[in-house]
Amino acid sequence: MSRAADRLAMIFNHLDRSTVHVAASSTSTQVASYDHTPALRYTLDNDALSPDQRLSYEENGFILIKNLVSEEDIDKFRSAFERICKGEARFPGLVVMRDVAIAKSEFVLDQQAISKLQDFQEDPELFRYCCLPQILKHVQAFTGPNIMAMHTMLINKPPDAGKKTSRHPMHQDLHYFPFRPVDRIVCAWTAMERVDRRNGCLVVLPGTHRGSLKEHDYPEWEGGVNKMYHGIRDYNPDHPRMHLEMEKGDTVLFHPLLIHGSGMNQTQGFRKAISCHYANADCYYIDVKGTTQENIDKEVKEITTKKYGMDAVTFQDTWAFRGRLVQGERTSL
Ligand SMILES: CCCCCCCCCC(=O)SCCNC(=O)CCNC(=O)[C@H](O)C(C)(C)COP(=O)(O)OP(=O)(O)OC[C@H]1O[C@@H](n2cnc3c(N)ncnc32)[C@H](O)[C@@H]1OP(=O)(O)O
Ligand SMILES: Nc1ncnc2c1ncn2[C@@H]1O[C@H](COP(=O)(O)OP(=O)(O)OP(=O)(O)O)[C@@H](O)[C@H]1O
Ligand SMILES: O=C(O)CCC(=O)C(=O)O
Ligand SMILES: [Fe+2]
Ligand SMILES: [Mg+2]
Repeated sequence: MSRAADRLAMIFNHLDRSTVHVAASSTSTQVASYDHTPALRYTLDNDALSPDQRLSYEENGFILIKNLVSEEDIDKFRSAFERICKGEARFPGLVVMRDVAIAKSEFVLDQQAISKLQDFQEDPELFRYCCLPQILKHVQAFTGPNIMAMHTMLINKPPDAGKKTSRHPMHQDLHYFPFRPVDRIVCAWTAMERVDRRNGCLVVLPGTHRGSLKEHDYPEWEGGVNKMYHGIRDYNPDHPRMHLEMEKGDTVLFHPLLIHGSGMNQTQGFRKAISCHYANADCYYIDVKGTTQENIDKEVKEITTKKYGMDAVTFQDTWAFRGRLVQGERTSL
C-alpha cells in the first residue's frame, strides 16, 4: 500500500472514533497519532479519486490529471469556437469578450481579437465539454452526485499587445460566486494545447484553499485591466508559486478559494483553454451584502442593467439563469 493509502486509512479510522477506540485503546501512542491527523474536508468519500489524488487535493487545493480529454474532442471544441469567431454561430447568453488593449484601440477589430467566451451553455458542441463522463466522474468527488454546471468559459489568451493586459491577476474564483458551501464547488480547466510559462499558463499558490475569501479589486496596472478581472488586494508575495505547465487535454481540478492567475502571453499564438465551474445542486444562494463580494455584485448588476435593460435582476438570478444540470437532480441552485 502507498504512503497515501496508509494515511487515508488512518484518517477514516480517526473519523469513526468508536471503532478506533476499541482497536487502538491498548497503545496510547497510536491514539495520539490519530489526533494529529486532519480529517478529510475537501473531498467526498465516494471512490471517484485515488487516495493519492484525495490527499493531494486536501493539501494543495488542486489536482492535475494528464490526458483527460481526447485530442479529437478538443479539435471539435476548437472548431465550435472558430464558428463563433467567424460569426457563423450565435447562442443566447454567450458573452464574447475582447482584450481591453484591443477593445480600446482605434484599429478595426478582426475576429481573432476575441480573448474569452463566457456562458456557452446554449452551444451544444461546447457544452459537451461540461458533460464529458470522465470529467464528471472526477467532479463528483467534490460536488457529490447532483451536479450543476454553473459557469463556462473558453479562454483564448491573446498575444500580449505590449501592455501586459493578457495577464490575469491573482484571484479566488469564489469572489464571483454567491453560493455555498464553498467546498462543494470545483473548477475543471483543460488545456486545449500545450500551455507553459511562455504563453501564460496557470500560476497557483498551493494550499491557499485552506484560507478565507480575500478582498478583491482592480489591480493598479499601468496598461489597463480587463473588465471584471479583479485581483486580490493583498496576498503574500512570498508564498511559494507553482506554474502549471500542461499538455493538450491535461485537466486541472481546483478549489474556488485557491489563489491563482495567469501570466502574460509572450508568444504570437492565442493560448486556448476551456473550463467549467461545477457545484452541488443542493448549494444555496447567499446574500453578499456587507461582505467583500459587494463590489462584484454591484458591477454585475450594472452590466445586466446596461446590456439587457433588466434592473430587477439580482447577482444571484444571473447565476440561476446560466446554471445547467449535468447529472442527477436540479434541487436548489
Ligand atoms: C459574473 C462574473 C463572471 C464570473 C467569473 C467566474 C470566475 C472567473 C474569473 C473571470 O474570468 S473574471 C472576468 C469575467 N468577465 C466577464 O464576466 C465578462 C465581462 N465582459 C463583458 O461583459 C463584456 O465583454 C463587456 C461589457 C466588457 C463589453 O461588452 P460588449 O461586447 O458589448 O463590448 P462593446 O464593444 O460594446 O464595448 C462596450 C464598452 O466596454 C469596453 N470594453 C470592451 N471590452 C473590454 C474589456 N475587455 N475590458 C474593459 N472594457 C472593455 C469598450 O471599450 C466599451 O467602452 P466604452 O463604453 O467606454 O466605449
Ligand atoms: N506586477 C504584478 N502585479 C500583480 N500581479 C502580477 C504582477 N506580475 C505578474 N502578476 C501575476 O502573477 C501571475 C504570474 O505571472 P507571470 O507568470 O507572468 O509571472 P512572472 O513572475 O512574470 O513569471 P514569468 O517569468 O514566467 O513570466 C499572474 O497571475 C500575473 O497576473
Ligand atoms: O488564464 C486563464 O485561463 C485562467 C483565467 C481564470 O483563472 C479565470 O478566468 O477565472
Ligand atoms: Fe480563475
Ligand atoms: Mg511574466
